[in-house]
Amino acid sequence: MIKVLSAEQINKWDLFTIKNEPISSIDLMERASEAFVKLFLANTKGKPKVDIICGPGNNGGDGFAIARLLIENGLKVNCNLIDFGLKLSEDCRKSYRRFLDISQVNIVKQANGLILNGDIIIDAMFGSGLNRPATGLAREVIQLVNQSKSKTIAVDMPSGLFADKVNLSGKIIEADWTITFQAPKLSFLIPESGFYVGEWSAVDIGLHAGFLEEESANYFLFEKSDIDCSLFDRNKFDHKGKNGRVLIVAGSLGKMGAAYLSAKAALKSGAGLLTVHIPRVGYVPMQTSLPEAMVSLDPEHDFVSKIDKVDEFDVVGIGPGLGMNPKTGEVLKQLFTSFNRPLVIDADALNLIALDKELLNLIPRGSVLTPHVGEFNRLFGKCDDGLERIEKVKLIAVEKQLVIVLKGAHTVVATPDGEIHFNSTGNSGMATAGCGDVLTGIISAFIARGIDSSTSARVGVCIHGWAGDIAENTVGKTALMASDLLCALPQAFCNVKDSDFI
Ligand SMILES: NC(=O)C1=CN([C@@H]2O[C@H](COP(=O)(O)OP(=O)(O)OC[C@H]3O[C@@H](n4cnc5c(N)ncnc54)[C@H](OP(=O)(O)O)[C@@H]3O)[C@@H](O)[C@H]2O)[C@@H](O)CC1
Ligand SMILES: Nc1ncnc2c1ncn2[C@@H]1O[C@H](COP(=O)(O)OP(=O)(O)O)[C@@H](O)[C@H]1O
Ligand SMILES: [K+]
Repeated sequence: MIKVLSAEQINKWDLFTIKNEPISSIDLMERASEAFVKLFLANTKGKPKVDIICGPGNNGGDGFAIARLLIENGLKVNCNLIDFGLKLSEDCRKSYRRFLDISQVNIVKQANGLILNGDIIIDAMFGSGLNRPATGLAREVIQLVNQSKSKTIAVDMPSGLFADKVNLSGKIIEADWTITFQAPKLSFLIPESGFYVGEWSAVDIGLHAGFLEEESANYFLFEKSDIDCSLFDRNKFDHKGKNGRVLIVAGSLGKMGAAYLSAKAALKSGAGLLTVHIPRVGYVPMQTSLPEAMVSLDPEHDFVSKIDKVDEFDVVGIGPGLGMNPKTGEVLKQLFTSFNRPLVIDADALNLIALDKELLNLIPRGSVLTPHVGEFNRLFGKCDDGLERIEKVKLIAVEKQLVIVLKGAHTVVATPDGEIHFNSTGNSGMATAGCGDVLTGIISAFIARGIDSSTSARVGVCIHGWAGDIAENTVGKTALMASDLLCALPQAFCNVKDSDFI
């Protein structure tokens, strides 16, 4: 699990490493730059001509070191130093002098002095030391870079972006790729600010591990390697009754596919027994498309209106394709008051709660809510930005003792003990109908198997995204559909088990 640190903490981590490794700050800069160049060259075809833009701080120092290393690797480099009239930091000055030993620098006092004539732009103007929005000359330079057709790669952070807050008032580099040092910054994980980062990769620059042991963090990044493989162990003498009994309540006229997707995902995620409660309209398609599922039929033809027996189930997953009939709202109330184990609540179940907020207080503790931002806003109101929304999610999870899964590119899982985990798997190919329904089934299956709700949510979200990444490798982002996630789930689970034996 990676701790997501603030800019101040990152700076302290650098200093801790310098003191305790020990290593000089200029050598640490060199190490960071080498790590950048290694990854850059591994992903670059041929010998592109590179434009580098350096600022006055240590980010600029990295830029000069990177420029020198690229020249040593046979690339043509044009190096710009943006002259804000500020003194160069000590290490930036040293790195600048080393660069002058092998080449020359274009000093830019006005934006029209900037030279961009290469294939790739490397942005080393500002990093984690940005302390005010980029205006004036910085703004104009950023504007020219953003207008350029060249691919832009940011060193540590896109210039103009703050590391740990959402302040988009200045101009910000729109990077295609950000190679960041050691760990992602908070702003990378939030939609509005993450937009500027493009794809990101974190390179290990050997910052001292001892620092992290002592340092607390408000946020974590959950990775595939954080999945405990033993969660999926089966006992030789297991029978289906031992692997969890799931009830999925889903579907309405025209939305039966959602019920199918979540039910099948639950079975593919190891549920021992699965019952799906659906309106009559879905009986034949469900029985034919998913013979492994037992069907509980609602008295109504088009929507869910009544559920009788729920005691036998370990979990109820409710919401996908459910529709908004008021009688379905009554079912929610009945379930919340009669079922005292966790529920997984998604989609229209959340929208129905938004219409009758009193229902929120009836949800059994330890239940998992899986809203996307639209559903979250309907339930809890709008926020000014993504960071404020995450703080709100955290408060609600603690206050109501619920697990809240705020879905998005880096899905946030907030747990009743106040922890926030960002997910690291998944891709934009998953921004297509039905992918959330699959997640409901996965998390429900895990809870039914006896895994606690918080772990089920974190691991479920990670496996779901992992399946998305496997599906992307097979069918690509454009063609990816929710059914492809179902096809990829077996591989994701096999990968978890395989990593156990390495
Ligand atoms: N520490 C280490 O050992 C290592 C650090 N590393 C690297 O250091 C980076 C952090 O370096 P940093 O702290 O020097 O800050 P940086 O991002 O270069 O910017 C500060 C400069 O910009 C200026 N400035 C700020 N905002 C501005 C604005 N809006 N408009 C105009 N100017 C503005 C600010 O001016 P001042 O506020 O002093 O007036 C100051 O001159 C980090 O991201 C990583 O790349 C790696 O080498 C690994 C080892
Ligand atoms: N850009 C993206 N990157 C990674 N994952 C994404 C992205 N867009 C959507 N997803 C994931 O796909 C799922 C979509 O769920 P949801 O919005 O509820 O869709 P639906 O209701 O159609 O099933 C969520 O788990 C979300 O995290
Ligand atoms: K930068």
